[in-house]
Amino acid sequence: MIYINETEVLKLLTWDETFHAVEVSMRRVSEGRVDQIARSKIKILNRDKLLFTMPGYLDDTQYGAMGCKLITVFPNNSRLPKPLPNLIANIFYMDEETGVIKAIVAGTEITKWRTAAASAVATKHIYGKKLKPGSSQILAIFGSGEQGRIHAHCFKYFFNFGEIRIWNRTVSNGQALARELNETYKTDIFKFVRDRKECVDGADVIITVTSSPEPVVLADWVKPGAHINAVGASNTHFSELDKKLYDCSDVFIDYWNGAKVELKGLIDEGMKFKGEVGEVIKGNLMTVDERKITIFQGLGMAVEDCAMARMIYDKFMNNQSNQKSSSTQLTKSI
Ligand SMILES: NC(=O)C1=CN([C@@H]2O[C@H](COP(=O)(O)OP(=O)(O)OC[C@H]3O[C@@H](n4cnc5c(N)ncnc54)[C@H](OP(=O)(O)O)[C@@H]3O)[C@@H](O)[C@H]2O)C=CC1
Ligand SMILES: O=C(O)C1=NCCCC1
Repeated sequence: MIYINETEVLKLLTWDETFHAVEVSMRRVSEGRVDQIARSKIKILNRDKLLFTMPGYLDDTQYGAMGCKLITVFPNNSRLPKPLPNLIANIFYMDEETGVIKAIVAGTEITKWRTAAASAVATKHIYGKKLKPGSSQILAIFGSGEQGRIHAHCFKYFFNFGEIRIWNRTVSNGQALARELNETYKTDIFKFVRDRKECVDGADVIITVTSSPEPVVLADWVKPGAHINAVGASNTHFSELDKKLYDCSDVFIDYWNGAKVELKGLIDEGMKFKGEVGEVIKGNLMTVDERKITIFQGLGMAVEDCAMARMIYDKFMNNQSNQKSSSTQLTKSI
């Protein structure tokens, strides 16, 4: 059994491969080639510290894997004298024949990357036809934490927005992220917007990645035909958007098993989901009305983590064996 740490994982992550692994996972879900249940959650000391488990199995030649991700969310970690990520994850990657653990793959970066990639996959497949050439369109990101930052990088990589607005509850954090991104990309397209309505006004694509238990985006502010990736999870996975917004939109999910549990509140209120993103990828589902707002309610799936763990493991082992064979050749030539 090997441990692949965060530093090694980061060296091996690329946006194109992450996008592909997530896209394949979503498709396999809707082809019935996965087994996964809604994540389990326990509260530590009955407070806001959480431990989640996410077991899954994905049947696929390239990304097929059996695994289980363990995640802790400790909201105070970033404020410790020696700060730690609030969300820490590790993925147990197992042999399909024997159940033996082949590797534990550090999963904090993977969780960030695959979550942002899931939003990008959903945007491409649900909103792709409305993406315009050139850079006239506007992206609005709500939340400037880890997910806010990684979504900004991911959407800068895959799309061509002319303006990327950032709103955040703590103004200084939002301003700092906009500044950091402008410096990284030597641009001025990242703009911190203090007012939520102003941030949404005219935005073509919206991403919500906060832990807010109250809606941060309201239906009346959103332009017809816009696409929203709702990713943040406070106590529920649907608290960032107001009820009216759900009611007037086509809502897509990543997997029914998760939605039945984590979106139960919406289901109990009579909410009907359009279907899984995997069905859209397969070409079986689409939004017909151009002016309808679309929402991807991204819960995050164990099989995405399985696919990512398999990909990182394969790349890691491949690098190791290349290094070994080049050092053997060196020894022989000496
Ligand atoms: N769907 C999925 O697959 C995944 C979802 N998530 C969820 O995404 C969310 C963001 O995660 P991450 O970026 O890692 O977390 P961070 O702790 O890094 O950031 C949290 C963000 O939420 C904001 N926030 C917290 N409380 C509130 C509030 N009451 N009102 C408004 N904003 C608030 C913070 O703003 P401030 O700077 O003001 O504190 C900050 O922008 C979390 O809810 C997490 O559970 C995470 C991973 C995967
Ligand atoms: O999919 C994940 O991973 C997570 N989703 C919600 C919050 C914790 C991690």
